[in-house]
Amino acid sequence: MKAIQAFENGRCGCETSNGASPLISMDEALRRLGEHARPITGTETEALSLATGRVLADPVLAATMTPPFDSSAMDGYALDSAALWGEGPWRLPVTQRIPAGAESTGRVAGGTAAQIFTGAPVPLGADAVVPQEHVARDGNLVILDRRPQPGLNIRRAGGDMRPGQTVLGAGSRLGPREIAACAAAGAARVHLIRPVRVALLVTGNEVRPAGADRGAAEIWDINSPMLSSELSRPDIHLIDVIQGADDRTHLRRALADMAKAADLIVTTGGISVGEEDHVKPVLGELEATVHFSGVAIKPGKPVSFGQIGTASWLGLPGNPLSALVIWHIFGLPLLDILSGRQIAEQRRRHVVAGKPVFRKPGRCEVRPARLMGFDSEGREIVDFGNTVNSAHVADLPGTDGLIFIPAETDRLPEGALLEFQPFNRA
Ligand SMILES: Nc1nc2c(c(=O)[nH]1)N[C@H]1C(S)=C(S)[C@@H](COP(=O)(O)OP(=O)(O)OC[C@H]3O[C@@H](n4cnc5c(N)ncnc54)[C@H](O)[C@@H]3O)O[C@H]1N2
Ligand code: MOO
Repeated sequence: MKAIQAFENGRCGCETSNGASPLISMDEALRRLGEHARPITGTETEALSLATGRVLADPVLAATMTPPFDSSAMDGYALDSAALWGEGPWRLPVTQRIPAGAESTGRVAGGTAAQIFTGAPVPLGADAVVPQEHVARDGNLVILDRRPQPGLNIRRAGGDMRPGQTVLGAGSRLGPREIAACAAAGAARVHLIRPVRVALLVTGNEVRPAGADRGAAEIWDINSPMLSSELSRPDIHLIDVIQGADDRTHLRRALADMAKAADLIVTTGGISVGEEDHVKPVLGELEATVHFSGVAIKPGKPVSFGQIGTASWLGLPGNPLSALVIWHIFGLPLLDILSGRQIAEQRRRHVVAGKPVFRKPGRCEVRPARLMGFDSEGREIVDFGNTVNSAHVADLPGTDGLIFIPAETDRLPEGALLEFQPFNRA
């Protein structure tokens, strides 16, 4: 079976158990995310220049026709092609000069021409613009020997947008292309979903800020800077980043406070099965709802999702690579839902394996991968490690995204189709 078929069937075949709680499949986990997460309410109006990365609350409609008038697509001469009698060459007096931004001073009467520049309004009476390279100029006369087609080099009013036309739908995320369409539509200010308020809680007694002095059994904090970077987006307001000790009182207070202010609480670590994993017991004390805890995925098996008060909670594993992988698989779609974003395109696409895969089946395996170019059929090739170490991040900077190996797959030949999710599509 090809790797993609397992995903198309909607199953990873990984309803296995870790002994403590049953693991659900990645697809089922994503389904529950979609079932329980709710878009935030609250909107605000913002200048278009400050709206990059934000999500539209209302559609943007074109205010007027775009372009607003018939305009020239070339520097040249505007004339009435029907007034060119008989055979050329024709010698036409130039009666006006129209640069961009200037209004025409009058009609182009039959047998005359207006010198015109790219972007200038085509004068009444003219139905074609002949580029200046295709004519000769003799004093005040322009000489042409070929009859232009009516409409030549004229950009028609409303050719791009009609008044009232929906240019962008509610839920669109504004990048440079969307901003261009809004500007053309005359939308100086846009009505936006307010940013999603996110609080980040990184657990672990052993964790010290990156570069700080540390004891023999302590490590530097990778998750806070990594996830703060993931959360540095215009559609997110990162309201709090706390490095919390593995202590229930401390965690309970921090989570309760976060739940009052945040739309989404992201935690890392402390969600596995050990006595030192305090997040889930504390959630019990806070009477949180857990929609799933444990997914048949490698890395990131302990990933959990629920609700603390009105805030959504996404529990990422402590291992940094696991946290990153799980953020991309579950965190990004969760943010899409919370921010009311409409997704027009799939995040994943198909690529071919640049080398064979041999592995122990059981959990859907997700590996960071690097795009290597194209095969003879034009398909993208990926390279990836033979194993995943969920604590290692040194190889991450050279990778472009994640590949997905279905749970039941123990081997794949070089050239097998795999699903690939790029890192750079937020
Ligand atoms: N008996 C079992 N033990 C474990 C299981 C299991 O099923 N049974 N699952 C393992 C798997 S898989 C994972 S993943 C981890 C996840 O555990 P937690 O999410 O509770 O995370 P922690 O135990 O707190 O930390 C795991 C690991 O990551 C390091 N870490 C934590 N935070 C940071 C940080 N901010 N920066 C860098 N590194 C961090 C931490 O020191 C641990 O080494 O559980 C397994 N155990
Ligand atoms: O599920 Mo864990 O993230 O493999 O180390």
